[in-house]
Amino acid sequence: MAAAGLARRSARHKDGGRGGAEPEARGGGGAGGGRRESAQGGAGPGMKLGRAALGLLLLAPLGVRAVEPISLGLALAGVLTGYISYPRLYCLFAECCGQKRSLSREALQKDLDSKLFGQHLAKKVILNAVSGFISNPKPKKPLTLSLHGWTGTGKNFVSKIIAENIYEGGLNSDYVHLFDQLQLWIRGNVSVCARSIFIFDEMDKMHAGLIDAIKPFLDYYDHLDGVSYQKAIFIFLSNAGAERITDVALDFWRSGKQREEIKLKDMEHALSVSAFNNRNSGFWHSSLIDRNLIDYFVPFLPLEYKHLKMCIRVEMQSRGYEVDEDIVTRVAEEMTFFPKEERIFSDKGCKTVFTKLDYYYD
Ligand SMILES: Nc1ncnc2c1ncn2[C@@H]1O[C@H](COP(=O)(O)OP(=O)(O)OP(=O)(O)O)[C@@H](O)[C@H]1O
Repeated sequence: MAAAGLARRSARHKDGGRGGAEPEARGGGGAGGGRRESAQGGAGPGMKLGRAALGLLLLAPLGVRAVEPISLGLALAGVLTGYISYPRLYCLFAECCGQKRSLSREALQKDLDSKLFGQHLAKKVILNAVSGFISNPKPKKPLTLSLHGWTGTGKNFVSKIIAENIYEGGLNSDYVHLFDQLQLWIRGNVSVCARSIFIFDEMDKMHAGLIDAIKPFLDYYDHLDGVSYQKAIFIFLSNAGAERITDVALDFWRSGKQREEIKLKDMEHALSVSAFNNRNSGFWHSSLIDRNLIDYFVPFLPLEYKHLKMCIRVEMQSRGYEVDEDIVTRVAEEMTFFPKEERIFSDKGCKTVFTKLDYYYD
């Protein structure tokens, strides 16, 4: 069920990250933590000069009289030195590790509120987890999110939203990686960029041995062979626990309660170790859970008819069409719902509504 686009990206990073040919601003390769820091954060003197000089140059055309030729010459030199010697200026024009340096909680919230439908629990956990983690300059371990739920309910989609809020390029960023393979590759990428994001799709189908192999990276170690993983973000996607999450949502529906009344604690059992033990989910073999290496288990609720309609409207608009409610209803009604008698939840979430829409716009 991996999104094809995501899967494609992973192949580009088999080589264990980018090597020394990268501009220094990208982290420069190797494990040089100091260099990486300077590329992301603290403004060195070169930078200050460069920025100030740039300011002068920008003011000049507006008629600011204080700029005489010598200052202008100095300013120009400053800009050039700044550009050459300080990588951060480079980052104004190209993507750098940790770009969008301070993730905006408000922007993330706005994206989640406007784009992710029917997932009030996931929204809340993800917003707090991601913004809290990014604003912590010295996390003790990487952030590990485990997203669970029915197909088509937004697990890949939310990973994309997270990536876009941390990196301009979103999933296409050089610092966002979909699971491919494995230890050396993770090490290579984290060496290049401490704030790397790794997305492991279909975790439930992954061999237990592979999961164990990544365990050390998720732990509370300062360094492993000279590389620190504490700023990285690991996101695991799986359908494990989906039936139980659905049962809870169904119970709420049957007892006439609003879906938004479901609390995280109602999902505790659905996301407990025992729930994963029943199925060959891959998770239970591993000691990830035993060792408390997963920070958050995030439930994704099955989507209802009204959420499908929301997805269809968004898709129509993104294709440049006026929203036609008649077509919206017809596409939504073509989808299949469960349980058979009540027909509440979409079998495929929002996943196939887009291809169904093609039929009406050929
Ligand atoms: N809750 C949602 N809100 C808005 N759009 C959604 C939602 N869920 C799914 N979609 C839309 O459907 C598409 C497919 O969903 P997505 O790939 O995120 O599902 P998934 O939960 O990862 O499924 P799977 O378990 O099959 O991998 C998304 O790209 C998005 O456009």
